[in-house]
Amino acid sequence: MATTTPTLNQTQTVLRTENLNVYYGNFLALKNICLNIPKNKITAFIGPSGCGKSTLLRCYNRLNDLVDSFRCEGKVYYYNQDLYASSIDPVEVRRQIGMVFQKPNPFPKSIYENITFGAKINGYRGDMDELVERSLRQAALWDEVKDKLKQSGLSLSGGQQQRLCIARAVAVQPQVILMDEPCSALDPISTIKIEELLQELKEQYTIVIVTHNMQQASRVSDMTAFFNVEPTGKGGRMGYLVEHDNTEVIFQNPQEKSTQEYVSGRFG
Ligand SMILES: Nc1ncnc2c1ncn2[C@@H]1O[C@H](COP(=O)(O)OP(=O)(O)OP(=O)(O)O)[C@@H](O)[C@H]1O
Repeated sequence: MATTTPTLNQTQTVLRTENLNVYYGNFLALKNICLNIPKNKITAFIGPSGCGKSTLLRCYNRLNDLVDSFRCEGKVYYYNQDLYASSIDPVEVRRQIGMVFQKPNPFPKSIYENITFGAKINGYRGDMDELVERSLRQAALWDEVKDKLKQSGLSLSGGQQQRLCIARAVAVQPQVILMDEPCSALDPISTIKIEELLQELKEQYTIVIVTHNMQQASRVSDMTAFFNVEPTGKGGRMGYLVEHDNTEVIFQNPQEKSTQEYVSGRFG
């Protein structure tokens, strides 16, 4: 997939879904999602359990392809490229659109190798030591690990492991970082560190974060998308986008009553 070097201003759209329906088998998990993700901003996905936040996140880097029953209708664009076109290589999509998961999942390799692994696969020809240092600095981890790069990534604390995973994600120089509840397994201090880190990362990357933590969404994100879920009548439950706006609007003056109730903790 060709890299489109963005030349427009800060409000350029990086990811765009148009009338996206997502199914697992016959089950409609997400209905008619139309959503733009702006460049160099943090967009938070919030909503009750099962409304499809993770499903949508995984559509952006084609991770759902690994689920046999997955099928989608409508379009997902990355810049102007149709991400589900037959010419698109999902592996290249995942290089440009990286992901950090709920549970820190470093490879059972050294800290150094965790960073160089993806770069080697991609045939990176630059200086590996420099890449390791730059990536660990970007993830605010360098000072804590610079003297033990040969130690296993698994020897680090949970918060450090998650920052290692962020360093591993940025090492392959993606455009977008998707984060699926990246702090839910972390203590409050590690959580604050990651939140501070996000503010630095958005200078270079576009970030989409799923979070159940309303304070976190309001603290870290520029834009917020609120999703809800409703019964389909056939015993199923369908997720849909209720509204998407500046985070301040969603938290202080949303258009929809259900958004107001959710962000104020009255349901969900
Ligand atoms: N691999 C799968 N196979 C079948 N159904 C799935 C699969 N993954 C998710 N689902 C279903 O799709 C719906 C949306 O799930 P998803 O995990 O995207 O929601 P979510 O909003 O992220 O939930 P949570 O906040 O609990 O993580 C749910 O009903 C879920 O059971």
